[in-house]
Amino acid sequence: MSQKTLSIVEQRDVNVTQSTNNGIPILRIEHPQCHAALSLYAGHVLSWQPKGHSDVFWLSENTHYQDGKAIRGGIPLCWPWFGAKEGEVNHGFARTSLWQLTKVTSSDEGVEVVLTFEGDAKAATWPFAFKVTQTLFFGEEFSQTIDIANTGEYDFEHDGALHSYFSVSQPEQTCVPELSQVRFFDKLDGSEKTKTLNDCRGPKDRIYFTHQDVQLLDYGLNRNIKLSAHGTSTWILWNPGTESADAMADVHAGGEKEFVCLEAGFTEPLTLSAGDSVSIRQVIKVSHIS
Ligand SMILES: O=P(O)(O)OC[C@H]1O[C@H](O)[C@H](O)[C@@H](O)[C@@H]1O
Repeated sequence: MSQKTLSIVEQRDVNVTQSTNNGIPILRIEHPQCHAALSLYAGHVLSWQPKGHSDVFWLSENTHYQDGKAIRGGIPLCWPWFGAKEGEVNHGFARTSLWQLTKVTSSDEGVEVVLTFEGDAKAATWPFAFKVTQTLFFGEEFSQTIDIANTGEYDFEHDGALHSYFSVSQPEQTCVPELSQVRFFDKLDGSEKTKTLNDCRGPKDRIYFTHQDVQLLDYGLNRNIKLSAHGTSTWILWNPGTESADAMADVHAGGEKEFVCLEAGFTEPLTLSAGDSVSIRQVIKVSHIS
């Protein structure tokens, strides 16, 4: 961390500061309801620890904080595409671009941060003009709203996901009951199927065709993470398992046994007409199971 720390909000019991890590601007929030951190590079939530709980998000000890590389953990925003695209980076360029800090406000309930990212022709295969506004609320609850505007003259197609990495006791001790028996696309073998979901152990890479509210129940931590999503159509459940994780330089040794990704996605390309905008949102609440 650099020695320079800029104070953004300084009130009784509330502190929001900006510092840098390897040149990357990081915002840290201390509020009676929670502690949190985010990176302006990638517009990326790194941490949210509501009062009485350990961090809800997992962040790799080996993550890069480096221009052009994605941050491993927290909530990468996959946009304007989800997954692989020929000749392009995986999961789009929003997670490898610098965002602007637009506004920080604090109340008794928590801290709201607004970030923006706009541009034109940011990728060879995606020559469009856009503005994305991300509104984050960190308190006893967490919410994330992404407003995407097509600011150009041409309609475009886009897809994406809020790729949340949840910190868990171990994937074997966690489950998402609402996804059991729901039809999914299995990215591991390219087939569609329905199965009982007993736990989240990897390798799993599934796109579930539902956007209903879900719960990530972690019996090891006695924690229930409740998620609701709006403007999305799928939940992606991902854990790489040990063999794949060992091949990922930015996952620390054994890291795959500490997280489960449950991602609010819109994984089928949608058309956004010139001049139009669309909003996607997730709300996360945590409680003890018993
Ligand atoms: O390694 P990344 O590009 O961050 O992708 C990590 C993972 O993201 C999603 O969950 C996809 O469904 C997976 O197929 C992918 O491996």
